[in-house]
Amino acid sequence: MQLPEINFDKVQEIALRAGKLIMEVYSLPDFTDLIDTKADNSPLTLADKKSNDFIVAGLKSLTPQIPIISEEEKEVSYDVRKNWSIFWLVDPLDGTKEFIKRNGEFTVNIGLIVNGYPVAGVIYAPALDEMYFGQIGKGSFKISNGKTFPIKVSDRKTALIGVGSRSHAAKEEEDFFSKFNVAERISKGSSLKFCLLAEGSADLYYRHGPTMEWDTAAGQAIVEASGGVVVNLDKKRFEYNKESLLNNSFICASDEVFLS
Ligand SMILES: Nc1ncnc2c1ncn2[C@@H]1O[C@H](COP(=O)(O)O)[C@@H](OP(=O)(O)O)[C@H]1O
Ligand SMILES: [Mg+2]
Repeated sequence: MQLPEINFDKVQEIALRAGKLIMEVYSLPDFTDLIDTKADNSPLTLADKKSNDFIVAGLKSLTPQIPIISEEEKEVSYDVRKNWSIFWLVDPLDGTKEFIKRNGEFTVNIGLIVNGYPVAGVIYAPALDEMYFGQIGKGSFKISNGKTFPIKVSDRKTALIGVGSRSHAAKEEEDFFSKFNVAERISKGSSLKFCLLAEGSADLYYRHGPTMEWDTAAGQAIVEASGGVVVNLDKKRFEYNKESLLNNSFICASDEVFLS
């Protein structure tokens, strides 16, 4: 399908403003004492909800014709969404464990899916004030300190840098990295792992075990638009709008030579 005209600057602005709402909660002085992940009024839930409501309202107003799937919205049944050729896929606060640990490694993810694959993605890390944007065929960009610059994956083929989850790491990650000439290992929360790949600060990212589609959509678009690949363990391009929104394990690499 032909991609409708979308003002992605406005999508970035929506992510930025949602991030500012998250930071209002994150900066509460008594934040650590208040954490109760079960209570509906916990800081975590509050930050999630504020971000979600702002993003959903913003996207509805920007592109009323494009439906939205968000972690914080009521799940849309597969019978309905299987017919969607285009939709927004949103994680209003990715990296909940990192938010609670207060290490700054959390993000707002907004991905655009067309015919089952990501075509554009915005990731904003509010505590770092860093924005990433990628659109397939148009490249990827980082906005930091008020400056926008193009990013691309690294062309390193030796002394590689491997990145994995900080809070959901698995032994299988190390088995995977041991097959390559990995000289350095980084652990990172949230979709920032994709951003490290896209900007050339890491070469390989392996996720063993489940994630949800909204965890990976925006990151995949940014990695692919910057020259990298995201595939399942059968080496097929990672797919979206599956009957279950649960993802299987995946490999993200700066170059497909690492898949053989
Ligand atoms: N058992 C599980 N099932 C589904 N998704 C899981 C999961 N364990 C972790 N995740 C996903 O992994 C994401 C975090 O990954 P990472 O640790 O690499 O940052 C979580 O995002 P949230 O933190 O937004 O909930 C969550 O969606
Ligand atoms: Mg998430």
